Amino acid sequence: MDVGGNTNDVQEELESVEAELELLELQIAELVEKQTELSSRKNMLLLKLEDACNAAHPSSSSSSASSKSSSAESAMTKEEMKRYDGTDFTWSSDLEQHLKDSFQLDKFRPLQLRAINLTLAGRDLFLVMPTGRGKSLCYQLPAVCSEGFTLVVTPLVSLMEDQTMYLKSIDVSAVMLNASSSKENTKAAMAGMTDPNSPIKLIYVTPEKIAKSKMLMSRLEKAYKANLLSRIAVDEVHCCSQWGHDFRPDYKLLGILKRQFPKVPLLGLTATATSSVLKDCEKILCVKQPITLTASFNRTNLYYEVRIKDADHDVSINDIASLIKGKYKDQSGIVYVFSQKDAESVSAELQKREISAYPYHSNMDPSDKSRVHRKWASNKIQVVVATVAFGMGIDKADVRFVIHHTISKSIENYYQESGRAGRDDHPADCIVYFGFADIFRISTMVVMENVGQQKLLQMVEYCQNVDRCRRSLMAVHFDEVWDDEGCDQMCDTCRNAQDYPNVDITLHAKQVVQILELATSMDEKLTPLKLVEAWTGKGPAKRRKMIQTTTMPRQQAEAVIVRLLLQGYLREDFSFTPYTTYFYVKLGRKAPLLKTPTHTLKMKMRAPEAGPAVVKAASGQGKSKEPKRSGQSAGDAPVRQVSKDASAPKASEEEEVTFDPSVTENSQPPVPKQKLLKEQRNLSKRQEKRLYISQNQTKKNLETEQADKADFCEDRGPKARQSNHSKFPKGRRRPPPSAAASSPVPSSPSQASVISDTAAEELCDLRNYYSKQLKRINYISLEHLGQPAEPGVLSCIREPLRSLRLPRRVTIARTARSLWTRVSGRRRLVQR
Ligand SMILES: Nc1ncnc2c1ncn2[C@@H]1O[C@H](COP(=O)(O)OP(=O)(O)OP(=O)(O)O)[C@@H](O)[C@H]1O
Repeated sequence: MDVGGNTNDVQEELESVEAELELLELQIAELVEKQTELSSRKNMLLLKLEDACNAAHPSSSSSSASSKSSSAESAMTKEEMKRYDGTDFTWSSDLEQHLKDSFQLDKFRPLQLRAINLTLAGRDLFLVMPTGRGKSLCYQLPAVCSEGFTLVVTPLVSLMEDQTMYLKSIDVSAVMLNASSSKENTKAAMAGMTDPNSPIKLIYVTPEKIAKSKMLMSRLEKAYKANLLSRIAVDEVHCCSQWGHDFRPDYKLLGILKRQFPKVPLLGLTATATSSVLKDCEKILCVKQPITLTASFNRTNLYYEVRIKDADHDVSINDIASLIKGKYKDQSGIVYVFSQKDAESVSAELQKREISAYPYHSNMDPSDKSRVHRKWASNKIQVVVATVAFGMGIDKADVRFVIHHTISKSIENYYQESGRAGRDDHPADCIVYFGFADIFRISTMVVMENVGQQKLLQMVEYCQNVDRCRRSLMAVHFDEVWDDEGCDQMCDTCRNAQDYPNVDITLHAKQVVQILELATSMDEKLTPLKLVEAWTGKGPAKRRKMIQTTTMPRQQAEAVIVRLLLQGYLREDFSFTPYTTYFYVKLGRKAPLLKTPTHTLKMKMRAPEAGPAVVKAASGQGKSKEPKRSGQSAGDAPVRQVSKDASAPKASEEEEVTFDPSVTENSQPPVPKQKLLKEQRNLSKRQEKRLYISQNQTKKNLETEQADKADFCEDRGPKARQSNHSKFPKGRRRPPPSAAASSPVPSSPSQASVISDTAAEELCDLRNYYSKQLKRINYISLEHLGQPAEPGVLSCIREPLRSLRLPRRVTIARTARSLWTRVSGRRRLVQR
């Protein structure tokens, strides 16, 4: 009985069942994802319906600003809630007077009065209000109208300074306590806390101060007992939650405040907290059932736009410069950049173009920073080219543009940063330049953050979107039900309303996956840039033969790769060195789905530059000669095929685009038949040449192979780069092909004849599907056959794998067995 054969068959079947199961799981995961998406859409529609019903019955409607309710708020009827928009409270006339006299404002903005009334009524409250809409007034005005003082927890000293300076200017007494406060200042503040006659109305502290100063806590205790601690305001409350975009560990300790002073109302303020972040904050701050007021995130006066950033630095700078000198001539603005270095270089570039632009970043001298800020605030400088260090507390009313030279690391960050435009309610523009390489620069920067990648990809999704209202994408983030009409053409997608083609990118995706599989089988890693280069045919000539390159313009190729990353067909793989972090691309969890013949993938592409093939097909012009392949959409760019090798005659145009349908049916990309044959013939020639090399230069040959790998993949850190260079001094190359002409008669197992064409085909199957087994075979070959001085076996296995196309349905076990039989058979023959 052939027990071994039986076991192998069972093993084979098990493998295939396992693979099928894995695929099914992926399909289920996809369906579940879709189900979640649809459910959330359904909920949104239900909410919309409810809003519409409310609008039809005004007696039960909420205020003009959308306000969402927490459980506490919903416990309060809408009628009751509306009462807090009123002016019939005991404190109302006082409020009115201070609003006008102290703050010199005429009226409240949406939700301000409701928030102020609720906190004065002693309710715990979370106020989510867009940046620049006037959150500070919601605790400053109540502070002025209350006995005792309000404790304000603020994350930044610069924010405190701004606010205390402003309050001083309007004759409201406010002090701050932070690590750099003088002794006298601290003493006066501490004394003021327990003095019923103290004029101090607001005391600003950092969360660190609360966490570290026992003296402060004991004073607060005394003030609480004397009913002088009237309110606690926690500014930028999202910093409590590690899901918030600015998580600050010391904010986590603020729960002590509510535990020690339970009767004091707490007011948490933020511009950008999702409901899950707020839930987290609720727990951390120990507030039970706070009311959450959410003003619409929508800043109607801001115009949002995304521009594709050219890989050429000068092009984007010229574009920005011409905007500033043209549309925004003499108007104030901010250009946000990725790094301190960028702040310096971009501002220098703008200066060269006669724009009054100055850098601002955290590494600058504090006096320089405040000089730039002051001059900009007084319009002596037109543009600040800044990192995100130029952020919280920037309150200039007439900022007409905020340009992002590099995308932000999350939508929340983008919203906050761009929200510095148009605080005076006049129109202002928020433009972001979306560059492929920038995604990965930022990615390596946020790698340590808990949900850093996830948030970055959401930002990328926002930028790659070509047809949905930009506000609708932001709304999802702020849990807001959004009606595109609310945008009023104040974003590029609504304004231009282009009908972009929905391109079938399944074949493109397969090509990308094939390149990555090949790289993996060769134990190589590809950075996104190298992946694009390989795919667009920029890699070394010999590599180009092994993959299918694309004729899509580079920008579209990049867009496809980004799409694959966003949808989980690709994923990131970080590699850390002591100096830097590298981003490599790996196959994602959905990649196996591409092996299913029915699986398709589409994306909306920017037109008209959406690739010559896309445009041609869409317009019906310039029809190419090739018949359309099954599964190929009208918008598919043709696949450029194989050999650019000097030894192979160049294929004619027809050959390049004639596909063999039988091959196309296979999950493998299509291969022109003629080309395959030519390739195989060329392969034999090349193998002969290589044999010559392997006999005469065995060691060098191995080194050369490693260098080729280094060509194909990005460097692996300084050390790797160094070692490759040291091995391949300039000018040292493989012997030229002519060396093969004098090739002696092969006499070792590394000979080309060892592997027949059929076996080589089978080996190719291994290359694409079973890289691990290949490594094992290599290892065993080396152990059993290849002596250190005779590495030909390695090359005789690798080389055909690199160059040939695969037959269909060849199983690994069979291929491995047949390979092994052939190789060891040959070995025995040669030994005899
Ligand atoms: N009712 C109002 N009417 C007119 N202007 C107002 C009103 N309330 C606040 N402002 C002004 O709006 C500007 C922004 O206010 P504030 O700094 O409180 O915004 P914010 O919501 O705290 O912004 P950020 O999230 O950036 O801190 C200030 O110049 C303030 O004077």
